[in-house]
Amino acid sequence: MPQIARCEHVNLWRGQTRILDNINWTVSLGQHWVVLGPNGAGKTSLVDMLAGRIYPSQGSVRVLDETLGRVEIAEIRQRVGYSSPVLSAQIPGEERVERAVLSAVWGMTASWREQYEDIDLARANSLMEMFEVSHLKEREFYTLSQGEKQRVLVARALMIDPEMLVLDEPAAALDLGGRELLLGGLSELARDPKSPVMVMVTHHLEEIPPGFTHALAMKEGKVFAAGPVEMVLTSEILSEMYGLPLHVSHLEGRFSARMVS
Ligand SMILES: Nc1ncnc2c1ncn2[C@@H]1O[C@H](COP(=O)(O)OP(=O)(O)OP(=O)(O)O)[C@@H](O)[C@H]1O
Repeated sequence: MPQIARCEHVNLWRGQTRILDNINWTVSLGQHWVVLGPNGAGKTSLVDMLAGRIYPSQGSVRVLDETLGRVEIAEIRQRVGYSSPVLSAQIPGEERVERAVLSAVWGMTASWREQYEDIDLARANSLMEMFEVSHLKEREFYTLSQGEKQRVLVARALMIDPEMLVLDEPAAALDLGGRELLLGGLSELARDPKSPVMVMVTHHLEEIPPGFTHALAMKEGKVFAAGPVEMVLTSEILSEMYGLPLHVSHLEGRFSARMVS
């Protein structure tokens, strides 16, 4: 299976603190990964590397046959769709939703008199439809609810027709309806063999879209477990990782977890 991303002996230091500790991880074509683990485990730092946002301090990160540090970062960013809370904050509040989606074509968070082709407009519209935000396209971004913003950001991340899609906590702070709408769109993508490989950070098993194939569990900057979802998202592994007696259920493609006494 062709490799889409590969981390080898990756360490990340910030000052005296080791944030990522000897990470080895391979993402292959046809896989969709969920990344989970306790707060501060290093999930965002790791996926930010895949999206070409930060570099490792040591080790090698290969993304789409390029090695971080040996390629123009813009080249990676043109091929990897990315959505995160940080990116959400960078979209100017007064930007209209349709323009916010379109601006990804130019690798910018704000539009500036740039022209778009009909093909870009058509793609933006079909993605907004897929994530059920078409009716909001004339609205200013700041007027959207959190759930609407998250769905716009995922549509935006897909605008560049990426080869890999990196989503950092796309379902955070969503209500039940917003979460289910988002998961519906992501699950549709996961089932489509033409879709990009997806890597999604989440805290909640309930937020894993059906169709995600693999899980990376992280703790204290290290890989705690990695592999097919049904091998990693088990009561035993998650109880050990979180230090709590957890019971994990898997029903009709959806996972959930609860504490048992
Ligand atoms: N620039 C930085 N300087 C110092 N420490 C940092 C920096 N960036 C991240 N950290 C620390 O690195 C650790 C990992 O952060 P990261 O955001 O990658 O974790 P996470 O698993 O995504 O956490 P969360 O689940 O809380 O979002 C945290 O302890 C964080 O405080």
